[in-house]
Amino acid sequence: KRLVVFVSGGGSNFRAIHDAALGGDVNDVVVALAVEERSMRGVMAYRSLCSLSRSLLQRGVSTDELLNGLRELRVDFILLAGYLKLIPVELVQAYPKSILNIHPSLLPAFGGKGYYGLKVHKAVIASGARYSGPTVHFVDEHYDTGRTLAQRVVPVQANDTPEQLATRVLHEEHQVYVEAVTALCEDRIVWREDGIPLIRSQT
Ligand SMILES: N[C@@H]1O[C@H](COP(=O)(O)O)[C@@H](O)[C@H]1O
Repeated sequence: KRLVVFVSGGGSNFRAIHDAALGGDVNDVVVALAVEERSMRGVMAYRSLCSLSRSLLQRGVSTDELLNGLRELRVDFILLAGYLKLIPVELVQAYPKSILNIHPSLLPAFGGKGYYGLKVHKAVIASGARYSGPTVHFVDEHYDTGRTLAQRVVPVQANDTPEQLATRVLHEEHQVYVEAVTALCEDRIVWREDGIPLIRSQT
């Protein structure tokens, strides 16, 4: 399988997926990295890791150019990892049931436009919620509304700061995203009649 990871932030989820692929947890997977220009901070360091990194996301790239770039790379699945831009509907239609995103809350709670980074954890703590955690979901043409594929629960501690909660959630993100990507690459996702995707266990 050929994966491309879209990144805008620090890139730790990309690193977790890349290392899992490298470590053989996921069989015959090629991981390409598409970096959004603004993310000079963290992920650029990883660029050298990927023979296939392309400037797919450079400023002003058109949806057609992006689609052509993905076709050239013969991409099977697109993984959003801290990617902040809305995915064009043409891309969603070109890659049905093939685009995943990870969000740092138990969707549908604390998701949608404006809910990203520490803002999510601040809102969780301010709401008094006792549990939070990451959600891996399929991507549709809206922010954070696609079908949920996998979640992990992280208790919210009484005196948690947003940073402390973010750190514990990020740790679980790496686990659950690799688990979901592995299932996707091994064709272990089954779609219930009502459209809910389920991960079939490894036999
Ligand atoms: N969408 C959110 O953006 C953050 C990206 O972190 P990283 O993978 O760049 O470290 C993660 O918390 C992810 O859930």
